[in-house]
Amino acid sequence: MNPVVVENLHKAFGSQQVLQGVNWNIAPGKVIGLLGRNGAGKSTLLECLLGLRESDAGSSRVFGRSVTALDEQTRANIGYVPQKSDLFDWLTPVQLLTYFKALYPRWNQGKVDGLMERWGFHGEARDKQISQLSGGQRQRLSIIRALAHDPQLLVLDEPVASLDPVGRRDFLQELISGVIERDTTVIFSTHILSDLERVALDVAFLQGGKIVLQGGLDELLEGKNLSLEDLFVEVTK
Ligand SMILES: Nc1ncnc2c1ncn2[C@@H]1O[C@H](COP(=O)(O)OP(=O)(O)OP(=O)(O)O)[C@@H](O)[C@H]1O
Repeated sequence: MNPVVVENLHKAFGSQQVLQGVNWNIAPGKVIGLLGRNGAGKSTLLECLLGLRESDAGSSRVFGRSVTALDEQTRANIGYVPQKSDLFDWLTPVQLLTYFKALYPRWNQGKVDGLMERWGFHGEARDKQISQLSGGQRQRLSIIRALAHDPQLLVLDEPVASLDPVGRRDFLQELISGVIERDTTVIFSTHILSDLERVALDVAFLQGGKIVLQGGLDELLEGKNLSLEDLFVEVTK
């Protein structure tokens, strides 16, 4: 069963048609980079796909279940990192993770401890109020939270946007060794094409409210003498 099946998804904000019939079928274990210009609708698509935002028409199914009626078990199989972190500002990182641990039937405390240690939450940042953390620290915490329950589907909306180069490298390393190797299906939007080329084998382009092109990076670029950046410019004209 495909973990994500999106059919004819539409979403408008007022008179602005953002999603105009998105069809997107994602096979298990795929690692897909979602590309598109600013404002193309990537965040809107990821939110509608997960049922976090109501769509106007069409459907999205995750692990065979309509996202309008996800059960707890299916929810527990999804990890999501939003573009703007939605953490509880008044808690500390440790309190936040303790709170989420209680909500999930499966929780990989070893992974959480390792990431906290390696990603800079071993010193004072551990017990600081989240509202006082930097943007990059909040993003790291948001990623740790999303990985902690070993989800089978991981959806990341520009996860590295506010990370420094070391943070980006650490994140990509974790994605490659800790996530992709477990056959997790990963969808992530990014504007950093070099990062995408390091981890994603597949890309999908959102343009004009539809997925206009998708496929393996190698096959899309093969024989064209184009870089991914050239392809991006061409497809999103
Ligand atoms: N809540 C909202 N109300 C009104 N318009 C919205 C809302 N959310 C998004 N939009 C509009 O929908 C369009 C798509 O926005 P979205 O954030 O999905 O794009 P994106 O591809 O993720 O962009 P970026 O690459 O800049 O993050 C934009 O024109 C945006 O202004």
